[in-house]
Amino acid sequence: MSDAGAGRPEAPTLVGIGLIRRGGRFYVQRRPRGAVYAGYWEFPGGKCEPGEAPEAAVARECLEETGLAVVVGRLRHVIEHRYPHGLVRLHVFDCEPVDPSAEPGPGHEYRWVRPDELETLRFPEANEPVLRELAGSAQDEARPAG
Ligand SMILES: Nc1nc2c([nH]c(=O)n2[C@@H]2O[C@H](COP(=O)(O)OP(=O)(O)OP(=O)(O)O)[C@@H](O)[C@H]2O)c(=O)[nH]1
Repeated sequence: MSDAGAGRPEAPTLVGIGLIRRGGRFYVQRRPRGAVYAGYWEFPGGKCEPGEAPEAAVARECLEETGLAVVVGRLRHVIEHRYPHGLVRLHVFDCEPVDPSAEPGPGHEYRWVRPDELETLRFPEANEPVLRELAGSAQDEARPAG
């Protein structure tokens, strides 16, 4: 029997997302045709497998989707968001490529973008606080001290 409507809170789908940074730019890729939010830009990532920690999902998804092995760093955001397709909890981590000279594989259309360019691209709406913070920190870095 279904639990729908039984009053039990809906468990969010856990997602790990990687902000892969190289030389002041971030890796972004286009969501493939047929996927939810097809044509939107996104950071690499995906759903955690059962029992998998979000940082492990980030390392796995970055490698699967971009071909880049990454070191997963600081947890920058946890964002819970309801989409028409369900409730998600995004765990967004800073990441660095293990090999800074490695290029991503051919799986996706991708770009390396400056933080101030991020807000000009169309991302799924849950990404908004991440984009705002990255764009803001770029301005802080550009501003002279004092
Ligand atoms: N990868 C990724 N997913 C995001 C981002 N922002 C965001 O809201 N999401 C949401 O996180 C969820 C996980 O996305 P996904 O479809 O890439 O996960 P997956 O690769 O495991 O999917 P699959 O079931 O098609 O294999 C989706 O609901 C997606 O809309 C983002 O920047 N990157």
